[in-house]
Amino acid sequence: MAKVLVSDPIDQVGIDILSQVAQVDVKTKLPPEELIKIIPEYDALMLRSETKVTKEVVEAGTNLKIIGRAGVGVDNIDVPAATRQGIVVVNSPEGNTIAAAEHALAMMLSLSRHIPDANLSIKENKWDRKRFIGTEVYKKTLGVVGLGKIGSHVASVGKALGMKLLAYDPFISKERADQLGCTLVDLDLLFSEADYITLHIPKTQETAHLINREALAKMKPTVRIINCARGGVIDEDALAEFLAAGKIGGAALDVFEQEPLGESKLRELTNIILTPHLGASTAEAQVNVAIDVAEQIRDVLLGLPARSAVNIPGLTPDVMEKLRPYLQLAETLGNLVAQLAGGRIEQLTIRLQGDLASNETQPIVVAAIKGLLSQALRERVNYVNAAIEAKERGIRIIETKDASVRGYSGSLHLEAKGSMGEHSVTGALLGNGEIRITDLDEFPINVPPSNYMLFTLHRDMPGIIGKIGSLLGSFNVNIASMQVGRKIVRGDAVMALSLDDPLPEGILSEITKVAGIRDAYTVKL
Ligand SMILES: NC(=O)C1=CN([C@@H]2O[C@H](COP(=O)(O)OP(=O)(O)OC[C@H]3O[C@@H](n4cnc5c(N)ncnc54)[C@H](O)[C@@H]3O)[C@@H](O)[C@H]2O)C=CC1
Ligand SMILES: O=C(O)C(=O)COP(=O)(O)O
Repeated sequence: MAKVLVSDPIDQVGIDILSQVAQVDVKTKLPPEELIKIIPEYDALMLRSETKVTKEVVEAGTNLKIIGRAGVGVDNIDVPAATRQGIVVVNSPEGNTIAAAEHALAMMLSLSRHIPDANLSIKENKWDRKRFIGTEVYKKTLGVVGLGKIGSHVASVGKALGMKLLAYDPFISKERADQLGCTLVDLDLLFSEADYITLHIPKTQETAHLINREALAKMKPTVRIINCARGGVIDEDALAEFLAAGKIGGAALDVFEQEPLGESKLRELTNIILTPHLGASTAEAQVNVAIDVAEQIRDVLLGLPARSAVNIPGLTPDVMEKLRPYLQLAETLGNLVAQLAGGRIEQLTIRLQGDLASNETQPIVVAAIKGLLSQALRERVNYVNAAIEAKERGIRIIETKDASVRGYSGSLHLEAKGSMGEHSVTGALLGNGEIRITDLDEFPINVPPSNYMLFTLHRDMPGIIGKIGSLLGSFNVNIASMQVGRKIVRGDAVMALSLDDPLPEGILSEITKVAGIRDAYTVKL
């Protein structure tokens, strides 16, 4: 039975789903060395933001098939390392959207009305009303940095509160911003105009310390900054400095450069609200993300695709279902052409023809690469790491499309160039989804792939087919089907044989000794 490690607290509903297919061990707050020690036992890892899945953890996870993040941000996971190792990384892109947006809005209103300090004060037996005079958000300007799922919801509620909305997101269209009632502006304008700035961006190289001294200096002295996105998007030292000097009005932080927050000047400031990464911590969000991610882990352990894999772009279950026969075709042809070419492959050209050219092509290309590399890497290559493995091996991948129809409504042509020469194959699907190899090194044939195959390049002359048949017979190899393809009579030809049995050692050299045979290739599909 598969084993799943749950290394951060998740809702029981997720554990119940995982338990349908696996032994589930819940071990939270594991020290890094302990995680590295036990991870080799597990097929899957499910976590939130507390577990750090470093390169060392990934590399130790030799049995891992999937890492599931019960939430959005995957910045605590070394995704490139997982990708290289063929481990699917999934998240729950929408499960906690509302929770995080509501937390940001709660922070904004708490800042405006001093709710945390007023609460503390009354609990200290005071009745201080003067100290806590607030400001209204109505008619104030809210600057939303990152107008994605959470940013959009915050904007919509901000609109309903009567706020004027500015947004900065270089990847969002003006139409989408208009729909939300936001004016798209550049960052400098947002910094200088906003009364409230709320951050809803991932932490990337571009967004690290986006809010630094320079940015803070452009803001109004009354501005209030809310960060419920990621620590490190704000330079905490700079923020503390500006808050202490009264150069900005206030801040509310849910996320920090180091979590848990250790010694920090932020704790000493009065015009700041701090929460311990609670954005996603609602009962509803925790049920949503637990179901979303546990279902994906269950599916992947059952050999099914994941719906929100962050490292298999484009290959959702819907696409997988639609493209399944073509993926099979591409993988088979990739495997075939790699065996024909032999040796080290330097370049793979993939031509998608007819209907295939109009389909989503990226998964088909990945499937062809997976097939190509399966000779060298066996089960170590999968849809996650195929492209990166090809790149690391210096294999150039060229994808071309040709919408014209050649015989079949859709066909796929692969050409592999390598240290031992160049070979090409074409294949297509019949109406019932069966695969046909329709072309080999530009010779027309029409054979289904089979487990054991023999291909020859020979001179088209009488007697040759009989000789090959007798030779295979003498080695007790049964021929299931045979076909010859040629371009001109008595010119060169190819022969494709499907065999019931594997070819014994040594038979290939006997075949190439037959007069008229130029080359012979055995293939196992
Ligand atoms: N505090 C918490 O507990 C939670 C935090 N989060 C965090 O909130 C953030 C946003 O999450 P979602 O809205 O779900 O993600 P999303 O992917 O829907 O939205 C992110 C937006 O940021 C934009 N963006 C990317 N780079 C940018 C840049 N350099 N400048 C401006 N915009 C940029 C993208 O175009 C996108 O529209 C993530 O970092 C996520 O990890 C999410 C859930 C809970
Ligand atoms: O989903 C996210 O990106 C979050 O930051 C939520 O983190 P958590 O699952 O609460 O540790």
